[in-house]
Amino acid sequence: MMNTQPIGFIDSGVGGLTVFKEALKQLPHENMVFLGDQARLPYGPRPAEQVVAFTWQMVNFMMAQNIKMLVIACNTATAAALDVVKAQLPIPVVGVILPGSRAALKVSQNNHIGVIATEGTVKAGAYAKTIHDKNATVSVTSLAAPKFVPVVESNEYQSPIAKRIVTETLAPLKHTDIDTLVMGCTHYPLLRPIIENVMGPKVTLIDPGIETVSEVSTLLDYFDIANNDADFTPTQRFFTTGSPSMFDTIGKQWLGLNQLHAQHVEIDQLPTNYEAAPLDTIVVATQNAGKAREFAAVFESEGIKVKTLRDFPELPDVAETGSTFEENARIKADTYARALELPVLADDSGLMVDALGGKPGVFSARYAGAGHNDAANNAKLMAELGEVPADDRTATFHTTLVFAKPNQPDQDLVVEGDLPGMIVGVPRGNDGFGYDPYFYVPEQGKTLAEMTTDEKNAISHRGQAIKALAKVWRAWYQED
Ligand SMILES: O=P(O)(O)OP(=O)(O)OP(=O)(O)OC[C@H]1O[C@@H](n2cnc3c(O)ncnc32)[C@H](O)[C@@H]1O
Ligand SMILES: [Mg+2]
Repeated sequence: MMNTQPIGFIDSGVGGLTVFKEALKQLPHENMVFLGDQARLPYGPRPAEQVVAFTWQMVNFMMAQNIKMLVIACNTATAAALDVVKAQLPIPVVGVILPGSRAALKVSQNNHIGVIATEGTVKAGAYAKTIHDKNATVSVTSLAAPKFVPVVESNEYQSPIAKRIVTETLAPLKHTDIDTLVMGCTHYPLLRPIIENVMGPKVTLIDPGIETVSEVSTLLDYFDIANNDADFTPTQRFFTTGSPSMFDTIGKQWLGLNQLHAQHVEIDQLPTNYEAAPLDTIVVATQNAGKAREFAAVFESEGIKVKTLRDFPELPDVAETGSTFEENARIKADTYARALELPVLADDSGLMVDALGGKPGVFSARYAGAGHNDAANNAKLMAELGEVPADDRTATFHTTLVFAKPNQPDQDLVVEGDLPGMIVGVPRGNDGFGYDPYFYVPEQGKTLAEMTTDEKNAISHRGQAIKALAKVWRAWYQED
């Protein structure tokens, strides 16, 4: 069989070359393409959702190279994205975590395995889970080594600095009785001599890359897509989203090649044929727990997880400086979509009371001024309405939703919803949030705070806006 389609390797940077090197050895007749996302490295500290989005961009690039198999030569990306990528690609996809776990289980004598990896991989518990799936009695000690990737990428991996960082980082493992240590990040094998030195001869190091390539080899045979022409001289092509010169230096050194010329690619300008769609998580740009519950009730019934700004504590607050609901929702959605590089849905909403000339409007959250909260806002509302008779206390709750894609602010999707009602003088009910206890809906004979979340969502301004959104967002999400 002669199949000259290349095998694709993707990584956050040069680390994946440790897997690639093994592939050169085990698969000497295969064409291969490598892509390192050096412009956005390291992946380790990033939220998993973002790693998934970046991985999809690399996957799309690789699919455009007509690859026959994809190797996710990055542990962080494997932990975050292997399952979703596998589920949607028409070709075999191999990650590094399962092979690495298998190798460690084979080697360990005392059933105590250590794992060093990035923060993302450790946080996902990826190795511990995979190892325990195979053997629940093994104990696994995981340690994040966030400083290793930068040391490798800056080509300092043989320097005294590297020695110091490795010694310091691994100190906690020296007090354990692990007999096996998984290098759970493809960058780490470049530090192997130092790691070996620090851990001593009683600890066997596992390089998941070796086992990963064995799996690739098995799958090539299984699917009958290997290139078995022994006379064939294959080519290797290298791409980076960062600077090719740094890539070339490390690449030549590590792979032992005289010639290596990586090409630069602008990853977020590439077409996306294999989108992350169907989207399974939405980030709602809100700090408001009441809003979050209402969004969750609607989207989770469709099988879509809702995350909020509370899941991303590292993000700064944005000031709602707009003078309309739409402006404010756009500010929130666009800013966070840019920061997270994920699709983000923002809600700006408020109460407009006719007798108050439409106030508090866009100032609903901050109506009572500095240090505002629901109670203070409601007290101010009562004070402002003063003697206004019950019949004249008509009001409208309004919501504008803006859905934003990263880096495409001109494509924002905007929908709205309104709910008319009356402001009562005495609060009723304990559910909902904000002005709900004072907002009476005549048709239901209840205030919003007397309704369950489902009852409120069925009629509310936000519920209506979400219904309008539900009809159009999937199509919007899939267009480029
Ligand atoms: O900006 P985020 O973080 O989303 O949260 P927020 O509470 O500041 O939200 P807005 O800027 O949109 O302000 C909306 C305010 O209007 C009020 N509000 C909006 N929707 C409401 C609802 O369904 N029930 C009661 N009050 C509501 C409530 O006081 C909110 O704080
Ligand atoms: Mg706000």
